Amino acid sequence: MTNKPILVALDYDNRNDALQLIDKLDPNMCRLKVGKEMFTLFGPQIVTDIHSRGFDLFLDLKFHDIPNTVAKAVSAAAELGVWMTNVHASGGLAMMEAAKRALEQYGDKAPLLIAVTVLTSMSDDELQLLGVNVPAAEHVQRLAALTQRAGLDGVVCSAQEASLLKEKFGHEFKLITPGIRPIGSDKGDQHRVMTPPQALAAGSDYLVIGRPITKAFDPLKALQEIHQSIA
Ligand SMILES: O=C(O)c1cc(=O)[nH]c(=O)n1[C@@H]1O[C@H](COP(=O)(O)O)[C@@H](O)[C@H]1O
Repeated sequence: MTNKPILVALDYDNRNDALQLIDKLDPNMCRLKVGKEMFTLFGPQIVTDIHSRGFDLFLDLKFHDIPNTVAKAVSAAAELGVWMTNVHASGGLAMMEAAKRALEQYGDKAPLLIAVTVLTSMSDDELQLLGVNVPAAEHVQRLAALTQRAGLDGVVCSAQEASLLKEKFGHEFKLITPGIRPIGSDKGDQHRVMTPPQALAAGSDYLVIGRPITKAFDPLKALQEIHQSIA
């Protein structure tokens, strides 16, 4: 199993609330994920705040633009010293290759670079509206193949797709899966969920878990329980 597979998704609009939660968590048991909302509100300082508390950070900004712009954005993320960052695979092969090339100068200090395939919020019907006339699972495979061809480290996908993708793309190609719910926790707006042990057994390398930890009465206890369930 991957070392420290739990990525706690921080979705906060208040910096103090976010830092209070972070201070309750243990960097030996998890890594943290910051996305567009927090990065837009609090800027690179939040990255420094998190690093100074000893956590690895997944900077989840899902870049999607022309190759030159994305390459520069990914370099800027590397300059911040983040552990992982990402782009949208739908940005295309040239964009992903440019992003990968931009990280070469950082050697073994480069963040892991992954691509989002099809968001877990997208249905087959919504994909059709975009002109994608194949089921989401098929489109995910197509985008994952493109991601691997561009030399990226892996993809964000639904845990439901993990076993198929692992089989097709091999052990080294990392699968990062949101939509994870421990038994008994509220699904919220996630539809197709899996428990942490199920997701790992299906081939997930990293589990993105937000509200089951951040909204728990005792976040550290929630984290410890998940940690124990997959030990
Ligand atoms: O890229 C993501 O992290 C992501 C992709 C996706 O397809 N679905 C998805 O839910 N996410 C993120 O995963 C996290 C899930 O949080 P919870 O539903 O609270 O566990 C949120 O930060 C979402 O933005």
